[in-house]
Amino acid sequence: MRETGPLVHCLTNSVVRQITADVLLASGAAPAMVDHPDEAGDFAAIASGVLVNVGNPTAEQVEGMHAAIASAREAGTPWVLDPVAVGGLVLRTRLSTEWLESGPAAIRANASETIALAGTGAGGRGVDSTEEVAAAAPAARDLSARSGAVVAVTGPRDLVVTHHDGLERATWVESGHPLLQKVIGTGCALGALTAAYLGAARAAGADDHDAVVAAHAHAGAAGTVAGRTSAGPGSFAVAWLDALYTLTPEDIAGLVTVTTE
Ligand SMILES: Nc1ncnc2c1ncn2[C@@H]1O[C@H](COP(=O)(O)OP(=O)(O)OP(=O)(O)O)[C@@H](O)[C@H]1O
Ligand SMILES: Cc1ncsc1CCO
Ligand SMILES: [Mg+2]
Repeated sequence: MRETGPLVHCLTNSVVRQITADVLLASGAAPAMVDHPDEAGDFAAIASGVLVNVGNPTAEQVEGMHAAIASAREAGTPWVLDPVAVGGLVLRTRLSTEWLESGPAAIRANASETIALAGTGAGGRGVDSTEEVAAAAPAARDLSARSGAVVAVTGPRDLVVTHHDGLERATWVESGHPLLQKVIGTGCALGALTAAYLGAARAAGADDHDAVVAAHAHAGAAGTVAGRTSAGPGSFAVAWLDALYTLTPEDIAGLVTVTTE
């Protein structure tokens, strides 16, 4: 990923743009936020990966999302859906459900969002999950089968599921720190990092499922390291960025427990 330096087009919510751009830069990718409907299609066509995060959509941004998705699809560019707070809110639930038909390469969500997007639950509490990751495994399988995407469910342990076209893989990624939930946008930034890893993996002929696992391992390992030195959410956020920047692939492998089912 660092060798490729993928250009990541982010259409994301107003709360997390800064941390998302910082996480991409620290990890070796190049961020660009391009929301305008007259620009988003053109930019998605030249990006290595695209993130569509519905966390706080404006009417204009939604038009940009439609343009970016259509263009990414046409160019064969991997795009990632982050269905923030889907379930409780009608517009984003309808959009995210429709976009399952538009070939997302990955869906990254917490457990409540995953269950709600699959249509088997009501969603979490605002942007936070109220469900266990393991409880979202059937929903993740169903979403992968319906959309063709790799589905990643985050929480204390992350679950990455591919279940389509004769492929069946479920990978657990264990790492991180509870303070990741006390800094806003760690999950949203991970969605962008997932798009970065997918772009790099496609360029190298590597597998999408492995790319999604790698993104979650990188973010989680950096969380583990940051948790050792920080006094609270503020210093944790800074230490997380530093660790995203400094950890080597070997460091990451040593900090994360990956198990397959
Ligand atoms: N208790 C925990 N222990 C370790 N890591 C955790 C814990 N909870 C979440 N994480 C990690 O935090 C990151 C964000 O996951 P989370 O499920 O909180 O996303 P999210 O709810 O979409 O976040 P946000 O919407 O605030 O961006 C992931 O890397 C996940 O593995
Ligand atoms: C707090 C918040 N509100 C809308 S999006 C967002 C960022 C976390 O998903
Ligand atoms: Mg989220």
